[in-house]
Amino acid sequence: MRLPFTKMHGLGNDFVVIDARSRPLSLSDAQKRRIADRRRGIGCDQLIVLERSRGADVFMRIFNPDGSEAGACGNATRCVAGRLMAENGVERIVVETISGLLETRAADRGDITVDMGEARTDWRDIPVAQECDTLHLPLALGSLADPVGVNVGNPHAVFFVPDVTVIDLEKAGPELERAPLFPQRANIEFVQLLTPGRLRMRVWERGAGITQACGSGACASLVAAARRGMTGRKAEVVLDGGTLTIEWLPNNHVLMTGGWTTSFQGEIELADVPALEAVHG
Ligand SMILES: N[C@H](CCC[C@H](N)C(=O)O)C(=O)O
Repeated sequence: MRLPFTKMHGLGNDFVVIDARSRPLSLSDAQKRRIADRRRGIGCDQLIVLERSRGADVFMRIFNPDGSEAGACGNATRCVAGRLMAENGVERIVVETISGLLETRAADRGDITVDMGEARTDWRDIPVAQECDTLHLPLALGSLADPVGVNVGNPHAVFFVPDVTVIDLEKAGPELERAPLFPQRANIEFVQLLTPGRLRMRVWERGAGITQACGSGACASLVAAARRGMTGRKAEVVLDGGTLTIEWLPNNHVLMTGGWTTSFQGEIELADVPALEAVHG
């Protein structure tokens, strides 16, 4: 069965988007991994499957290249919202994920603003395996230590460092992602304060590794920096792939604003992977 898809990205964080709103689809983990595989498949940081939603304009499922399902993907949310706004001729879209409803709206210069929901900082909500002060998580790997834990629909550990460009992400990322402290693993951000209004961030994503940008990670980084008194509640976060504007509102919601891009359309043939079972709804 040939399956149409759209390739999209947000600041270089790229996605294969499959629209299953008219025909429910169930993919095996092997098929998800194959689609995301940059050598044997299409290649992407996350596989996004669009489904019908009863309470929103669309249900967005998020899968990492290792097949794990995630509760948030800020960059993909902008891409999906931008696409549906263009399809429907509207400037507001509500996107449902397994973590809840996300309100989005058109911003200046074709950008999209997403309300990523509340920043959760209780140890149970990150989650971490033991009761602790999430402003100073008990975790260290060499000179990397004392991260801040934040959940914005998915788990993040934010390390503040003097220079993000000297961090060996390939070496530190996997061990920190899978530290016993994180029962659901964690996305790992390394943040350098450029000015009180500007953060530089690099990321090792849970289930994906190094990506050019991480929208939820940028949100977690701003909340962490504000909680540490390093910035105000609004700042630019400079990622490898571009810059996002993040604002942590007094109601504890986090707004993320940035661009989105449609790269190309295509079709997937997964003949050599266990059959694609199309579940007729
Ligand atoms: N790897 C993440 C999901 C993708 C997040 C990222 N691409 C974003 O833009 O927020 C996780 O397992 O929670």
